[in-house]
Order: sequence, then structure tokens, then C-alpha cells
Amino acid sequence: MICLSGIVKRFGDAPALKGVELSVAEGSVTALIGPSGSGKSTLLRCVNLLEVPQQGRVQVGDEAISFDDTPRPSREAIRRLRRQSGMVFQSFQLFPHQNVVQNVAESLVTVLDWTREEAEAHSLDLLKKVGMAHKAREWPANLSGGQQQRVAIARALAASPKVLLCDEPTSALDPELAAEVVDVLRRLAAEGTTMLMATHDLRLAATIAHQVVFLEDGEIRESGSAQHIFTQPKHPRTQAFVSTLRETVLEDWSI
Ligand SMILES: Nc1ncnc2c1ncn2[C@@H]1O[C@H](COP(=O)(O)OP(=O)(O)OP(=O)(O)O)[C@@H](O)[C@H]1O
Repeated sequence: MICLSGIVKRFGDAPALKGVELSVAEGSVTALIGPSGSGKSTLLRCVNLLEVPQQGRVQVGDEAISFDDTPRPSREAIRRLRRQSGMVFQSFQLFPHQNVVQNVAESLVTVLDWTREEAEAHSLDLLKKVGMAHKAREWPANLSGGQQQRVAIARALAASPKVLLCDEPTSALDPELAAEVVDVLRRLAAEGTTMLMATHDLRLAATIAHQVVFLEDGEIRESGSAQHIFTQPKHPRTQAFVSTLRETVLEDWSI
């Protein structure tokens, strides 16, 4: 579960998030959509505190931090909250000098003090989940983009986080490879993985998300089911955004 309230994030004087309120129920998937620069990545990064908001409260699972209070939260509190989520980026960012299973196992060994044997056994299970166990001893450079992203998903899940955060998980991939990743995400969603993802892929949002949130200029304009947002949005800005994309991406739209 994720609960964000009053999230304000500024870069210098420029506001990127202007008091965002958002809840993602346990076991559900929320897709963040919106124009480039609207704040989607920043919002994801505020959930796992890669970016620290100036104001607001972030709750993930049972851990919560308020940034409205003084003194500022301790490093330990930040570390605890950070461990509640795993993150997948647009660029897979696998460690090039480690093979696939080592990539997945790394944080378990170095951060959580698991033995390498235990960590690799657990990592192999996760690689099975994303259909990559057969490449466990392969180097990242020898994998397709879709395969690398599937390994990145396994790595993000290694420490059994409460939520999976995905920042444009398919946008660096051509459609065929993107489809492999979408399949994995769909399976994880069906198993009840709580997910918050930023995406320009409306088809992905429509097929996987229980809730679609339209973010623009650092503010949530509208949220609702995919059906609602894509077929009968109420806010004029959502209507404008969705209609442009429907023409270009969703000609054969049907949900
Ligand atoms: N590290 C940073 N330093 C300064 N400004 C930043 C930084 N990160 C993001 N911004 C600004 O914050 C705003 C929101 O950016 P963000 O990357 O969150 O948007 P986005 O919706 O994810 O865009 P895209 O769809 O293009 O990835 C933009 O104006 C961006 O320029």
C-alpha cells in the first residue's frame, strides 16, 4: 500500500509536485500518465526517497515519514522506508560485470547480509517468475533489452518489497520486446503485486491498471478506472491529453 499526502517537491524554485495526494491499495496497480515533464518520475522517486520531498507525508506499507515535521527524518527512518519498495527504471541499469543471477542477488548479499548461496537460490526463484532462469549465468550484454528489463524486475523484487515502482518500464523497448515485459508485469499484477508505474504506454495502463492517474504540471487533474479515464474523462485537460493519444496510439481502442 502507498499513501501520499500533500507531497511538494521543488527543484530550486521550480515546483515539480504541488501537493500531490495519492493512494495505491494493497494488491492493486496504479498507472501514472501525463505529458512529458508533468512530474511522473519525480513522484515515483519521492515514494522511494531517491528524491526527498520538501513537504508532505509518504507511507509505504507500514513505514511512514512526514516531511512537515522538524527535526528532519533520521537516515535510519529513510532507509527503512526505502526498503519498502523496489524500482525498475526505463534503462535497465544492470551491473555489466555481474552475471544475471549475481545481479539479482547483489543487494541481498551486500545490504541484507544473506549468504551468496541463499541469495542466489532465492534469485533463481525470482528469475523463474520472470522467465529468465535459463539465462542465470549469462552476462547482461548478451541479453535483449526485454530480457534485461525482466532481470531488472527480478532484481527490484529481490528483497521482497511491499511495492514495485516502475518508471517507463517499456519505453526503451521496441514493441515485441515491450510485450514480453508487459506479460511479466501483467502476471505480477495478477499475483497481487502492488505497483505504481509511470507510463506513456496507454495500452499498458489500460490493460494492467486498476487506477489511472492523470498528472499535469505537478498536480493530479483526475484519477479513476482505465475505463473512466480513457473513455469518459471529466477534466478538460484529461480529455485533451487522452484524445491526442487515442488518435495516435489507440486507433483500435477497445476496453
Ligand atoms: N534533478 C532535477 N533537477 C532539476 N529539475 C528536475 C529534476 N528532475 C526533474 N526535474 C524537473 O521536474 C519536472 C518534472 O520532471 P519529471 O521527470 O518528473 O517529469 P515526467 O512526467 O516524468 O517526464 P517524462 O515523461 O518526460 O519522463 C520537470 O520540469 C523537470 O525538468
